[in-house]
Amino acid sequence: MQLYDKTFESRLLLGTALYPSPAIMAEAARASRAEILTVSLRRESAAQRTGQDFWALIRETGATVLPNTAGCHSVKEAVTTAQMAREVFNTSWIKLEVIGEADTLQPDVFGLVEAARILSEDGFAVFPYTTDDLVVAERLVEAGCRVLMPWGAPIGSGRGLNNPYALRTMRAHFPDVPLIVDAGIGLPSHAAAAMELGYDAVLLNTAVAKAGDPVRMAQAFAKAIEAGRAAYEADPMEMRDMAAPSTPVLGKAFLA
Ligand SMILES: CC(=O)[C@@H](O)[C@H](O)COP(=O)(O)O
Repeated sequence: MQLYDKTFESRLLLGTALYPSPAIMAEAARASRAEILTVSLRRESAAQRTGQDFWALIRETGATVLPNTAGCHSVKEAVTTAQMAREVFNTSWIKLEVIGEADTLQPDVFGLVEAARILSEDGFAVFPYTTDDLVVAERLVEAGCRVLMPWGAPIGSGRGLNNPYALRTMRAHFPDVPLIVDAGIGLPSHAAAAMELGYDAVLLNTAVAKAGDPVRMAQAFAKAIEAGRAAYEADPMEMRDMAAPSTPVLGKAFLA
């Protein structure tokens, strides 16, 4: 899978928040085989000792760091956070979140497009957390985004794919843009369903971090994402309304 200038084997991007401890986060990250970990600048820029330990653990995984602007509610805040993240993490990659509504943590798509344009022009590789709206997606591509990350469901909800039809439409509309379902995934089967739709990857956090056994859940997601991708590449059968016998009737035994 190619994302901007880098190639990856794993199609799972994992968040690093909400784990019971930094050590469990690192173990889960390794178990997931994720090659990209998203981290929040707001958490890691803190100079406390826990922040330092956390960063050391992230580095030890060897994963590519994708800083995010989680918690930003305005263009200015998101752009400033991205610029600080570039200094702190020494990368021009940014997962761009501009939150527009508190109950659903729904992206402010107007602010998102504006911030994406500013950051793309400033040399950032922008990964926008967006809705499944095609027009907004077009605007993000025009603004310079080479990857799109539509939501499955609201962040932290664990509901899975709220609108598979819209996600399928988006896949058909952007055959050449890497598409990553971001947020709302609750179960490995949700991630597999996204991959079966032909999505390039899945980004998730809460489902692993808040599982009773995050390490085991990370392994389960890794397997589900691989299975979903293999199914997509194997060209699944068409769904039908009516039955079609799977056992041939020709040559049936004749009882006199
Ligand atoms: C960590 C992060 O980037 C989240 O904002 C992301 O959108 C994942 O959402 P879930 O926690 O619902 O998987």
